[in-house]
Amino acid sequence: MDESRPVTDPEDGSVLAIRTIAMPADTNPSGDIFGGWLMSQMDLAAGNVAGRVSRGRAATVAVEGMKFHQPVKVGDEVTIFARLVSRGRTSMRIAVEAHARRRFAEDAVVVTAADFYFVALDDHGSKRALPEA
Ligand SMILES: CC(=O)SCCNC(=O)CCNC(=O)[C@H](O)C(C)(C)COP(=O)(O)OP(=O)(O)OC[C@H]1O[C@@H](n2cnc3c(N)ncnc32)[C@H](O)[C@@H]1OP(=O)(O)O
Repeated sequence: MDESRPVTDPEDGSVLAIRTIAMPADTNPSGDIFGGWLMSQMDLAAGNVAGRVSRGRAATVAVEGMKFHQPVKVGDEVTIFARLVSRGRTSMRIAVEAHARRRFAEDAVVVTAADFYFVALDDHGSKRALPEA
């Protein structure tokens, strides 16, 4: 049996980097999911792509255009897609989208999107050139 499965969508090059359930521990005192929790999931997802593209250590250098279109609720199934948009000498621009499927629904909605910029780092934390694609 062939155990290997492609992880990158051949249509748009995106990766389903994270799928998780929003839990009560991720809420603020009002019972709503923290934007910061969702941002950290998106950062992790972008970091997943950055690690693969840079084939090593990489760090977030900037986030652009973060917009929260819809709230995330406790029990939502949150799926984070990340896609390499462009690469510079040391940096990568990675588009990230967070989708939420409500607990008892079938369809998911886009809740948040942003562009994350990562820089490839060497062992000393200094920027390094990206390897050849
Ligand atoms: C505080 C935290 O813990 S945040 C989370 C983790 N992130 C970090 O710790 C990163 C902290 N930052 C750093 O260590 C440094 O800023 C570094 C190593 C990432 C970059 O070092 P610098 O010498 O400032 O890099 P420099 O200004 O030359 O930019 C490096 C690349 O990033 C790109 N870049 C820098 N700032 C931005 C920005 N605001 N938006 C988009 N790209 C940017 C540059 O265009 C350049 O790309 P290129 O090499 O592909 O042309």
